[in-house]
Amino acid sequence: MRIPILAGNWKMYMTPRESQDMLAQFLPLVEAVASREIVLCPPYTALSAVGELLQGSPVKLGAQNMYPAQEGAYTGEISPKMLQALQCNYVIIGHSERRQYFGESDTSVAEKTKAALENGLTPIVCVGETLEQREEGLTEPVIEIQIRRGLASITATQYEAIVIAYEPVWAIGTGRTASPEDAQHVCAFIRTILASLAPAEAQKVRILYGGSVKPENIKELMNQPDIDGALVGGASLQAESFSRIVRFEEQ
Ligand SMILES: O=C[C@H](O)COP(=O)(O)O
Repeated sequence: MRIPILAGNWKMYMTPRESQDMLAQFLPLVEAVASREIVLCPPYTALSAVGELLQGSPVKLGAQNMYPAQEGAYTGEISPKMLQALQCNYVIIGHSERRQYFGESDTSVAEKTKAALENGLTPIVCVGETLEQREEGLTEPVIEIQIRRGLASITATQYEAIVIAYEPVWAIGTGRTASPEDAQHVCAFIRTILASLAPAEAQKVRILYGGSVKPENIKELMNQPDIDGALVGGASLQAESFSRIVRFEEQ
């Protein structure tokens, strides 16, 4: 049985003060919700404030990125050790915006995934095709390469501790969601690749969908057999919409 994960990626939004206001509304709305993991990934500058407010709540803390070394002369970077010190449980790795704007590659995804696991952080490894790739019929080969290369650094037994997020680039922030059937198709495909890499672990890996997830589409997405949760951008910034996504059965 895979426990669903509803994760909010706040991207480059939310000051510490804005985070506090959001959480003051959000936490009471989700405190009674059971049988799922709720994760918030604020920007680095709000991690500390959000982490303090989450203490004693069922909501877990995640980061949006990290550097794959414990410490060193890497100006502007944040290490897994620093995230651990803030009680982070999760870290997003290889988000398409990092690949698109900051030159991240499958090689850096592999390094970061390994470093996250070695430091007790659960990596949420993001994969997804662009619109051009989808239209050329390249979705499956693109995803397969991203998975095989991005997970090349981990052992079969470590698969149980990772989370994959399938985020078609064309669906991110566009209001254009993949249909539940399309999302399920790709998530099931991802699971077959995982099964070829780690046969004993593939059924345990949580696979999330991300890309314009909203209260209106979450229930149908969650009804798909290989979709184990969502990585939510815009709709995680408001307490009302993200709490409805977390309470997906009621929508
Ligand atoms: O990490 C989250 C995804 O990029 C989805 O963002 P979105 O829900 O704003 O489309």
